[in-house]
Amino acid sequence: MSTLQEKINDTIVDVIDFPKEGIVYKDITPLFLDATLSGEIVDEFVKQAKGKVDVVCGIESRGFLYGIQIAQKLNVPFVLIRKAGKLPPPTINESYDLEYGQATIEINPNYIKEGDRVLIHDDVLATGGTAEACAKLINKCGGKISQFSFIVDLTFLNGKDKLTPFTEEIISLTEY
Ligand SMILES: O=P(O)(O)OC[C@H]1O[C@H](OP(=O)(O)OP(=O)(O)O)[C@H](O)[C@@H]1O
Ligand SMILES: Nc1ncnc2[nH]cnc12
Repeated sequence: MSTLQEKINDTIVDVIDFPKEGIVYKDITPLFLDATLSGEIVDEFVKQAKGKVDVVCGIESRGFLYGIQIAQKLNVPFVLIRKAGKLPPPTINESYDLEYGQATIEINPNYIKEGDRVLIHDDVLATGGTAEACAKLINKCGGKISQFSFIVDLTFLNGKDKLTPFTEEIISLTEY
């Protein structure tokens, strides 16, 4: 019997030089072709978050896919963190660098309540710039980060170093 990590590793596809030369892009979309495996992934995230979160925030776009399922199984609200210009007002924003570029993300600050324990969920942790910017947004709204969860951690980029100031709870189901 393969472990969950082995099944994920066997399913994710490496795409060389995408979206830029020198990047090995981890294509997670084949995970969604396997309904059983996707169910196991969501269940594992839910198990690790149970009792610890009041709100799940998913990061556009790949963080939405399992993020909303995790929130529904935890029976807590799901909040979308989107790239600039996509959410209607009111919004607050943060800019950041990522492995292959620069971006700005936004949230509706009314969706996070003072003292909310927030799970920030995304597919890939690379440099950590995206997740760090989300954590700053949540803090600005009065929420605290109770956990980060990712399918993949590209450990050679040391993204975790940017996230440990927010919480020690940084979950990833596989690492490269
Ligand atoms: O740790 P970092 O270096 O910040 O990189 C990680 C981010 O990069 C990818 O998103 P991308 O901006 O490519 O958007 P997408 O999910 O819409 O494809 C990924 O989904 C993470 O959000
Ligand atoms: N190498 C990578 N593969 C997939 N998503 C990413 N996001 C940032 N770096 C990535």
